[in-house]
Amino acid sequence: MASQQNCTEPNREDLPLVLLHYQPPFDIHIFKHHLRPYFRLLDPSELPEPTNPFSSRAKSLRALVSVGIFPVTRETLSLLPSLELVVGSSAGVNHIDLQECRRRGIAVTNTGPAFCEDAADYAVALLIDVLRRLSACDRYVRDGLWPEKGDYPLALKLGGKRVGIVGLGNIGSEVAKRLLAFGCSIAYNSRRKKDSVSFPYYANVSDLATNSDVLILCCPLTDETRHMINKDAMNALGKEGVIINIGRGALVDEKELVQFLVNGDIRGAGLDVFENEPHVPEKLYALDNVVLSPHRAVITPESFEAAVKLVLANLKAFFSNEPLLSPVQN
Ligand SMILES: O=CC(=O)O
Repeated sequence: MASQQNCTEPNREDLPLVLLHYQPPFDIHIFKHHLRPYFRLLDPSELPEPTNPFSSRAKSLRALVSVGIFPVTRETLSLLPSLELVVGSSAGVNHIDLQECRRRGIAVTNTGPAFCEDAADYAVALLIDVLRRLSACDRYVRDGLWPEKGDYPLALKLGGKRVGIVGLGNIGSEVAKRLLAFGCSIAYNSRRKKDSVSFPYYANVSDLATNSDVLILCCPLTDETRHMINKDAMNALGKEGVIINIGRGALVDEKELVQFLVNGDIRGAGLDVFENEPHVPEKLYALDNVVLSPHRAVITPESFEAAVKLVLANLKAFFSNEPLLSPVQN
């Protein structure tokens, strides 16, 4: 019986070798659980060499899984001369040196498709919270202010708002779908105009802001998009404008944003991401027109499981010479 099983089970030495790149103590057991049947996993934290954890097998390694957002730097990549694929486990891949990957012809994948529905739900939740003041109302009741101060001031309606989506990829498209159902109108900014949608397109984000009540940031952080929401864009959005950020903190010039919010030069913001996480500008704590969230937009247990399966599917496709499922246009 035992020898029969040995005949059908693959010899582990024949399985492709895959490097898991992450920062301990990040818990990667779910990745190991899903990938181990198909790959030999190289986990640097289990290797004895302290200086160059990849050294012995690095020369032949063709694929790396970037778990979490631990940086995949040029230095890391330089230790892996045969690398052809970096599989990201997150939607955003700004922690990976994309320029170096492009230069070396290394393909990169992300898990945007697995996370897009949860991220879009969260963007809508933040927007409703900012407009209708849900969290502020909650604080009002808990702090016992209702009997003392009377009715809470009326807040704003979602339906009818002109929403400008910055980045109409997997996540932005799901946001658009949801907000159309709420009766909002949609316009967008992205690297290129998309033939597949009829929403108004603005090549310049300040022009989008001028024509929007709300900006929702869903685009990747790159050299081009860093601080794209600057003073000009916020002035263009105007005093009644709202910013929702579920992308990356550095899409916005955070210092300027804080000033605009403190001075009442925009109406409010819903922020899941910050420039220097987990640190949040303290001035924001005192503002009732801001909803703060600790970078939780994309993840639910369900989407996390889907993301791990997408990581596996990308690896399997690569080692079978089939098209990658979620390549990043790099
Ligand atoms: O922010 C989370 C992600 O990029 O997956």
